[in-house]
Amino acid sequence: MGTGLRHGTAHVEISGVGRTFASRGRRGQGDHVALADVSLSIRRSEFLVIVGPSGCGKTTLLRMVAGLTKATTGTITIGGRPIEGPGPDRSMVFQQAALLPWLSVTDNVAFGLRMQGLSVKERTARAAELIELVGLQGFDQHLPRELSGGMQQRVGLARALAVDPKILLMDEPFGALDEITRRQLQGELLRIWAADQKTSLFVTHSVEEAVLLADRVVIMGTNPGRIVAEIAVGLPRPRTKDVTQTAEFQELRNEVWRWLES
Ligand SMILES: Nc1ncnc2c1ncn2[C@@H]1O[C@H](COP(=O)(O)OP(=O)(O)OP(=O)(O)O)[C@@H](O)[C@H]1O
Repeated sequence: MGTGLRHGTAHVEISGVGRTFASRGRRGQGDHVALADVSLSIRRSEFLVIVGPSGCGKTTLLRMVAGLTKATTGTITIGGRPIEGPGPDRSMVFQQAALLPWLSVTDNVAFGLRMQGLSVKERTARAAELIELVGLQGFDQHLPRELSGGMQQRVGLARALAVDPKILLMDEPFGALDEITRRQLQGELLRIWAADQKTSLFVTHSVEEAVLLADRVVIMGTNPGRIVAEIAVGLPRPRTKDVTQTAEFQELRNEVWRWLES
């Protein structure tokens, strides 16, 4: 890319991670174990999707990889280095895009680039590249409130990708969108991911979405939050939404459901 940002990807190693939350003085209840002994290796360029019931600790795990929450036990390393907090090697996309309302699309996308020492010209050029990548050309000077929810999520994705992170963390990024927009954005994400294959950790409640996007689906359970199964998704890449019509896709989807309902 023109700006010279090229950070590549990295693997993530989660070893024996647990997270306990203090029970805020509720009488008769001990500390709450949100996650217990979670171990997971995410390969370089792997697209890993976590599914599981509400409260099984998906967001907590993602926030720990982001460096926003500390593990109570265990370790997480990125490219072999322990996490010490948030860093430019990781970008996160949230369910709500959380854009800065007073900034244009361009300035929202370019926001994280200030820290990287790029000139205004380079930042604007990089933002324009990303705006095009997510299909928002022509909207660069719009404010977030002038965009639909789907468009705002596109901006959130562009902002996350702009800094060229090694790891992309996505916490139900399409969870608040209507079904049609959601399907559209799933297709877009497949296309965008294929371009430089960032190591990705994606959380969703949707089994279809999980199988469509993943190289591997990790299924979590509750009480305590833990991994109950892993399913390799060998569907061919580059992948499009058409794959959902295949018998192989249906079989994988049924397998994930069997684990979720067992
Ligand atoms: N800051 C916190 N303080 C206390 N408890 C917390 C905190 N964050 C999470 N928890 C608890 O940890 C458990 C896991 O929460 P988490 O949000 O990670 O689950 P989740 O699988 O992402 O849920 P959902 O699918 O509903 O978003 C829940 O029981 C939650 O109440």
